Amino acid sequence: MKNNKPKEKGLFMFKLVQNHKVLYFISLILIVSYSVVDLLKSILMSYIFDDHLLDSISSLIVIVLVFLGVYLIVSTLQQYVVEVLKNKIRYSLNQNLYQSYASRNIESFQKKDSSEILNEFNNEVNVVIDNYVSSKLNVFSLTISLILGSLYIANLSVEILMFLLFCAFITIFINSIFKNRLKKNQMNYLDSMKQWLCSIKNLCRCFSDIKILNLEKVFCDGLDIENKNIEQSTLKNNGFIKILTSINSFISQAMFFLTLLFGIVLIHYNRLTVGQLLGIAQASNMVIMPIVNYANLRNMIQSSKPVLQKLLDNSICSEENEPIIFDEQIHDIKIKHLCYCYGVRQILDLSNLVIDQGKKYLVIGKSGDGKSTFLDILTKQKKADGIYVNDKDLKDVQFSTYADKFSYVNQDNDLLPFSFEQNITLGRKMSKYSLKDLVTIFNLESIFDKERDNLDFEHLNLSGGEKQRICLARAMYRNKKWLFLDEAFSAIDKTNSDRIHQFILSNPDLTVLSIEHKVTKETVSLYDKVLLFENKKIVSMDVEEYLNSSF
Ligand SMILES: Nc1ncnc2c1ncn2[C@@H]1O[C@H](COP(=O)(O)OP(=O)(O)OP(=O)(O)O)[C@@H](O)[C@H]1O
Repeated sequence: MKNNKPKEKGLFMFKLVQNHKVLYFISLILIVSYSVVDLLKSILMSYIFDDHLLDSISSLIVIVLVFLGVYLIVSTLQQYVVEVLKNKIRYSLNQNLYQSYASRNIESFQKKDSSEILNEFNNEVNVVIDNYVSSKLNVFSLTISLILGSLYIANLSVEILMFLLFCAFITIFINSIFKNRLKKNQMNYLDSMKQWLCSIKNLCRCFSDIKILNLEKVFCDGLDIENKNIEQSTLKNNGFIKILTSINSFISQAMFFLTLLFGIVLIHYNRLTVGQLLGIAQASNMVIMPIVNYANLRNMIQSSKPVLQKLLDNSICSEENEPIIFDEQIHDIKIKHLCYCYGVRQILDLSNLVIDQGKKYLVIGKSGDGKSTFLDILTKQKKADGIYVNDKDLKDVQFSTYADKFSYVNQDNDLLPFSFEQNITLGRKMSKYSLKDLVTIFNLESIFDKERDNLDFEHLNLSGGEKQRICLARAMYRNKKWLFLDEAFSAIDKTNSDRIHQFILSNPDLTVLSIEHKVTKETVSLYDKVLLFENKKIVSMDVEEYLNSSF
């Protein structure tokens, strides 16, 4: 069953701070306090001039010093707490993202391009913090300033307040015209960044082929085009925001001077005192700045919303509904009817095949016949209908508990970013096999002696065969009853391969399904059954039958 949860929209800020409610609340209180202190400055100004405090310099100095002290404390606290909040949100966003990725099934994860994931962690989270969270908090702070400033000015001169609000309306209107353009520019910028990262990833992945095939210029030309796209889209995005910002700040300057002129006219008609005009001029910043900045901040918020929506969508766990916890050993796997397609191309069309516990199956067939796909389906890395494990529909079986009952090794298994020892034991102390024995059987002594405690083990240039032997040793150390091998011997020399085959296949409790291409008569004879892939079907035969017909 697909998780058809509808996309949640809106209330983004609430979702972002839901794990940090207390800190968010404290930040809001400090923001309000800061605005109150700012308003005190206007009141102080008008008080100083109208109540002739200028005559008493000592009280003036005391009042100003007290004010500055309070201002310093509140403003520092506010800045610091808001910064802490932003960092907590960044941490939670990253945490939600990687936890949601880790909970995905293998198939859905593989569909995602790694550069897209890197881009999410690197650029998109920053866009959300810098453009969305900061702007939202600023909007709140400016709203409080606007309310307090407006109340103060309304108390002294309703006309000036009306004038300021009228200018505000015009500014917001001008900015809202460009709303969609801003969203589009932001998405274009992120797209071009994603493509560039993707090309750099390809450059790293194919570097030796690029050098050998003399393709450096082709790749650099491609990167140049993408680099140019980034340059242009960044300029379009940031440049456009900067132009709007500067128009808005021009409007704010004009409003300040118009307010002063308006106030002087009112003084002329005895409707205002000088002190009150100074108070209004000071407080007008509390009205003008929010209005102008509100337009700028709204631009930033609008432009970052699509990114935030995408990040939140990706943070929603997309795990399938798998109700059956699989806490028993695998007795058998029945393929009742398996029909598997990639797009419109059918790869497998099998029926009535049973894989029994304890038997050893050699899986062979022409390249591209679907053997790996078959193993991926049995190990639930790919989803398909018609497979039953202990008569339970494999589709409904929980992946993690099922995966705990088998080991799987493929030819491309890379080493984990752990030390040599941990790569085999995965930190488990107990196993049927001792680490020392496995090191001997899998001929890993030279690596073991040299690199036992090296935590940068993954960076060693081990050969393909050495890596495969370590992965096979890990599979045996895990001591599971079922072992799925997908060309797990492909890079191992004959002597090592024969010895390891002998060791694995002589274990009577172990069920083995092993895909192999180059296999000798001696090795084949260690198996019980051969599963031969032909024309989307599997022919199952006894090993003697296969040996008689093929060797
Ligand atoms: N994710 C995919 N999307 C589309 N086609 C795929 C995908 N994975 C594999 N195929 C195709 O399905 C076919 C079967 O692939 P599969 O890897 O299962 O074959 P195989 O028998 O294991 O081959 P080989 O012996 O060469 O490893 C191949 O033609 C392959 O190109």
